[in-house]
Amino acid sequence: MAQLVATRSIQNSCFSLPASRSGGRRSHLRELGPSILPARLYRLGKDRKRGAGRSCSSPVFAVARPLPRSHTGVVPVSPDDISKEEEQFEHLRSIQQLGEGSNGLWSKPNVMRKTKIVCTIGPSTDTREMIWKLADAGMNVARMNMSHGDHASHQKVIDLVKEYNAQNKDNVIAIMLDTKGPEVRSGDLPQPVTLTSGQEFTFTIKRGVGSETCVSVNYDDFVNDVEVGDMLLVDGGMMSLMVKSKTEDSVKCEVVDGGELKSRRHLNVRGKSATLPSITEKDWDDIKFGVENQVDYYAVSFVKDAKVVHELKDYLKSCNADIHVTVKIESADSISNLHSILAASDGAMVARGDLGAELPIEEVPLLQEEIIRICRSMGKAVIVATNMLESMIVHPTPTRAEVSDIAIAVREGADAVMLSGETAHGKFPLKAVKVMHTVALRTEASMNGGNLPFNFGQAFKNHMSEMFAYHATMMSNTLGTSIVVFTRTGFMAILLSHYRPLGTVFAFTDDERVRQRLALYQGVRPICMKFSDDAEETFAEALAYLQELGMVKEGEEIALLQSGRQPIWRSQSTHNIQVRKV
Ligand SMILES: Nc1ncnc2c1ncn2[C@@H]1O[C@H](COP(=O)(O)OP(=O)(O)O)[C@@H](O)[C@H]1O
Ligand SMILES: C=C(OP(=O)(O)O)C(=O)O
Repeated sequence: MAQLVATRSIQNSCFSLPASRSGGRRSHLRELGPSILPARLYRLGKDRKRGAGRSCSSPVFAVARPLPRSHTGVVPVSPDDISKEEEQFEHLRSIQQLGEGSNGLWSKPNVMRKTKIVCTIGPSTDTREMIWKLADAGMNVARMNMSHGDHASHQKVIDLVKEYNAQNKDNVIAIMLDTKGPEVRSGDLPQPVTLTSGQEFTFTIKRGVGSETCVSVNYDDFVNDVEVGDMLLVDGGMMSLMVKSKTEDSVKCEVVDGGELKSRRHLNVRGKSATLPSITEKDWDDIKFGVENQVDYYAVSFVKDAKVVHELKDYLKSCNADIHVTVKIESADSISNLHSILAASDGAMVARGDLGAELPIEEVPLLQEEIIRICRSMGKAVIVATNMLESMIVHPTPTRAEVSDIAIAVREGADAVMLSGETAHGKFPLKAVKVMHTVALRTEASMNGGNLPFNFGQAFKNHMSEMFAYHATMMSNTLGTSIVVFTRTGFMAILLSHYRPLGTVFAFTDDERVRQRLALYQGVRPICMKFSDDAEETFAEALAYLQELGMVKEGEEIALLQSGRQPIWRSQSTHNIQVRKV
């Protein structure tokens, strides 16, 4: 299993928080200000307005184990370097011992990659063999982009992932259905057209046009939405054209940055969102398909306000569907409503492709950091998406900039990083996943627990469950233990993930759907197990299972937590944190 690779040391005390957190961080959005973002986009300020322990429960004393000094390793970026798990194990061990001098206090076995990997499934990966191989390489979530393929092809992928999950009790893949949304795309072309700077090119709302000088657009209001002087971005900004004139049905442009225009490419207008509803008729059809197939997540494209999230959630409630709603932040209009959109959702995706086309590209890293920060402070899952290993669509190794990009997303505290074309239609899908896995793991090994939300321990201090998640995290960080949590709804595991404990969160649930959903959350290792009526019996079974899989060793301490909105073994206790020796 690719996720299980390393011994790690917990270096630095979790109490040495970065100054930025204690002082309350400044918002990048505020720094951007109206001079950078168009005034109509910059209204953020306005929107802000039981089973008690028996014999084996024992107090635990932390034992400081000095780490031996070791050689410094070379960071592998080529997947060829990481073919053998054993090599990785050795490699990570050496990495984690770097800099142990003053701060390395406790070591802990069997730490897994915490940041999850979302893979878009497409022609390169939609077979049984490839789904299995992707899962072995480290895929945690399979994403289906409803802009491509049809229900039959997506059905096949869903069935394969479910088959994988049914066969693999020690690994699980969540299923994410990404809606097409009101995206504007150019039409089909018989062959790619080369656009050269300075040349004239026309977009028309007439159907079926595809020539050297003119192509159809799939959006009838396109001509009304654009104005002379607007900048059109094609294919996520790969090409750009300036609007020169308009007729009733066409928009005449001058190519600014040329390139190769292929069929059905994204079209964005810099600074503007299309005046279309976020959920189109096709999307509702796809959403129903998701309900019928019990997918775990929707990724809703081009969300502009919270209303649409409430609308979808009401619909899901009406059909008794337990599917989480992740909003894609990619629309210029969404920025001014960010807080209310995120508050209404279960999570967000920083969809950097369209985001960097609708807004100036230099805003993307700032918005990424800000969206991650807000999601973390609200306890929402957050995914960083698009172009993460773009060059690996055609090359077997990544650029150094791409490696840095993954590392930054991990350090910023994303729950997951996403692969799009790399796994959907790329030449090296497995290598791309392996690179992402290795880079995330290496980056996590360098993080000392300082990556906590600015309101750590403050946001929910009045709620019993949040208090328990907070204190379980502090306790397990201090003692250097993993956490075992028992959860029927997944709520407690999600809360714990939000506090980003240093050790793995082993989330035991008796619900297969919950197991699947939890696969997205940072640091959570979901496991499905029948709960016995007797809490003590269930604890023993859970610890035996972890021991059998080599996740914990005999003699190791582990934090046990039971609490949450749907209590388990309420007759025996209420909220409970224990530390036990396995
Ligand atoms: N289900 C699919 N069937 C065919 N091609 C796909 C599928 N999913 C993704 N792709 C291909 O992979 C590319 C990258 O995926 P993604 O980033 O999700 O799409 P896009 O950027 O077009 O919305 C797509 O442009 C498309 O060429
Ligand atoms: C993830 C994105 O959306 P899609 O791939 O669906 O266009 C994006 O725009 O970055």
